[in-house]
Amino acid sequence: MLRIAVPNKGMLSEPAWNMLEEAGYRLRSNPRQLVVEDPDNDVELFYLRPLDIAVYVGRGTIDVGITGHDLLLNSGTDAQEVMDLGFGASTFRFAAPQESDIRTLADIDGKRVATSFDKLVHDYLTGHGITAETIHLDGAVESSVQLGVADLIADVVSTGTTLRNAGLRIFGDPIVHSEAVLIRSPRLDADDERLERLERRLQGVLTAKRYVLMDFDIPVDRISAAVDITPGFESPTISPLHDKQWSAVRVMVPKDKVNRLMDELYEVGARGIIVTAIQATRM
Ligand SMILES: Nc1ncnc2c1ncn2[C@@H]1O[C@H](COP(=O)(O)OP(=O)(O)OP(=O)(O)O)[C@@H](O)[C@H]1O
Ligand SMILES: O=P(O)(O)OC[C@H]1O[C@H](OP(=O)(O)OP(=O)(O)O)[C@H](O)[C@@H]1O
Ligand SMILES: [Mg+2]
Repeated sequence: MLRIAVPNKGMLSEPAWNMLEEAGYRLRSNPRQLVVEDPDNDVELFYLRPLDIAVYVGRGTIDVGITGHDLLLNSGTDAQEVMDLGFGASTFRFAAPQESDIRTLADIDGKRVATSFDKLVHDYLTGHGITAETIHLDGAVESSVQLGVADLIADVVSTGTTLRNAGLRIFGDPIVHSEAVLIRSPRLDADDERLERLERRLQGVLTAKRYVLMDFDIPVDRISAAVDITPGFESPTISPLHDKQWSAVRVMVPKDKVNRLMDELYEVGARGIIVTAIQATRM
């Protein structure tokens, strides 16, 4: 069985569960369950803290896992990234009090930086030739400056609301852009058949979410103009209509481009354009 580590709590947990469920895997039935066997799919799910997942997968006791790109970097393990999962996006940034004179990376030299991601911060600063003390805190890092244990912080920023409310100001470039990723153990071959099946399933969920099916009718002599606008994945399906002057086209298009594509298709003569959601895919 392929052993899969799944976040048990935090920001990444629910989207990860939803994605696995849509990919056809069995989830735990109560929050106290730590392991779920799913013999039908030949997998075993281990519910673990996202921070720890890179450790287990890096050491090879678990084959694959879902965690954050930033958490993986911070873990310093040998786990390998397999694919981006399209949720849990964040940036990791430095911030200092509004009135502080720490405004650039160079100003961090000799200061105290509070963070939950010590290694990530330390590696970044060292890479930029800056020496600073990192103060490890488990959470609520934004309070550390006001409470006097640090001069600035480095933390996950999503909307920026927490920082603003704490009177902190972002400065410098983002240290890292992150999202949820699938990682694999260095002991598991990248072309392991069980891993490839998991990847195809997750990719199928992403595609179903990002694409829609578009149907439209088009005069036969405009087909090539229409296909230029919506080339699809491999090639659009084109079927004859009862009226020999017209054809029906079915094609997958990116959801976020639907309206622009409908305008362009209409302009080259397409009519009866219909868009439908996709339930599942295997590309
Ligand atoms: N708004 C956010 N706050 C915290 N982490 C976020 C956010 N958005 C995305 N993430 C990502 O979630 C991961 C952190 O998840 P983790 O479960 O460790 O912390 P959490 O969601 O803050 O839970 P907790 O701190 O309560 O344990 C990181 O990869 C981070 O980039
Ligand atoms: O930019 P925002 O949208 O405000 O989100 C970012 C904040 O959310 C997280 O905190 P969390 O709620 O996980 O608490 P924690 O600091 O105790 O981990 C993160 O550590 C930031 O503090
Ligand atoms: Mg947190």
